[in-house]
Amino acid sequence: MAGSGSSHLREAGAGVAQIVLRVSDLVVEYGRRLQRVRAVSGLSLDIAEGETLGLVGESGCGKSTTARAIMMLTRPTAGAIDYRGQDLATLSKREVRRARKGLQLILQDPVSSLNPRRRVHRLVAEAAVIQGAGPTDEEIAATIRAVGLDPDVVWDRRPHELSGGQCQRVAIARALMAEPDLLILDEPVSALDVSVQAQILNLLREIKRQRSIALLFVAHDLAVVKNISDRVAVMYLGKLCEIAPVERLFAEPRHPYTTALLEAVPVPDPTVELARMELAGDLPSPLNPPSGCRFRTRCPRAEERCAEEEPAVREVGAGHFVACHFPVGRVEVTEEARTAPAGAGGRGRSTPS
Ligand SMILES: Nc1ncnc2c1ncn2[C@@H]1O[C@H](COP(=O)(O)OP(=O)(O)OP(=O)(O)O)[C@@H](O)[C@H]1O
Repeated sequence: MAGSGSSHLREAGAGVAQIVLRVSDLVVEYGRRLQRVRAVSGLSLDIAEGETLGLVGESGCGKSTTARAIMMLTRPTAGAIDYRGQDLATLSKREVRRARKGLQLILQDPVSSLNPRRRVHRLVAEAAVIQGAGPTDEEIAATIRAVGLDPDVVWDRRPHELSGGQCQRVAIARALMAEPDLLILDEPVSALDVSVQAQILNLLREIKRQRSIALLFVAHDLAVVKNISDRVAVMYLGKLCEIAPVERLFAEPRHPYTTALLEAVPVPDPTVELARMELAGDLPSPLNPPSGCRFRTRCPRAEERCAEEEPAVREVGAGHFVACHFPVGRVEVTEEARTAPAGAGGRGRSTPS
């Protein structure tokens, strides 16, 4: 989809917040020869200081691979990961460890991401200690408090003595202790109950408000990133298909895949289950992706050109970029339209562009 993958990247100049992270033309492949999977295929994105970028797409589209590659836990096959002026992809393992000090990763499964033998105060101190700092008990307690836990209660507990939500708070405290300027959150609430999800999202919003930390928030559905993101990037089969400021993406999605994801935004009331429209078909194998536009095999708007030519990323509005030959026009997706029963005219209206 992305012909010129970097075309939507911003210039960090006067009046524009400093760019913390810039990923350019990232390619990540797994396996060898015939079994080679291109999990990420020319992805470019940037994140400014204090900004939250949501990264969404179905399972298998390459979100976790992108997160791991940014942390250099998976080596990119090609492309650059510029963090604070250094391309991490060109550094040795040792140099990476030093260079990525301000980067912290939070994973989906909070319980297994924490060492089960360690007690909370030690877990929280760990990331800072790895970086050579020696936090005091007061500093550790203050960070535990900042994530909504009572240090007097949890100080000596081990992960199995905590709930999933509490473990995720500990993981967040641990990351904060290292004073990051960019938190990479890979599906941080997917393993939690819905009510706990809301609490963790509120905590992240609070952290974002109080500290100037940028977030890359990876999730498989748009509903989760909606209230926390400043911009949202939508990925499909290893490529970026749309990126826009969050209000704009929800009010005026232009890529047919984004509109399909919006249709799948879950509604809290189970009685309106029928209003959902499943995305037709499965994600094609990244071993053998479709020619041209990768979404064309599931796209109701696909034409011959889509099989022949990969669409370039192009600007369709301020800060709004889309990789599609036939982007949808303005789609009015009101709350009412999204929650109306099927057949009640509640699908949202699309006008041709
Ligand atoms: N270690 C690996 N070896 C081989 N293939 C892999 C490996 N990790 C991921 N893949 C493949 O790369 C593609 C992208 O996977 P990735 O986990 O990055 O996607 P995702 O969007 O994060 O999905 P999920 O939400 O299910 O983790 C998938 O086809 C996956 O099967």
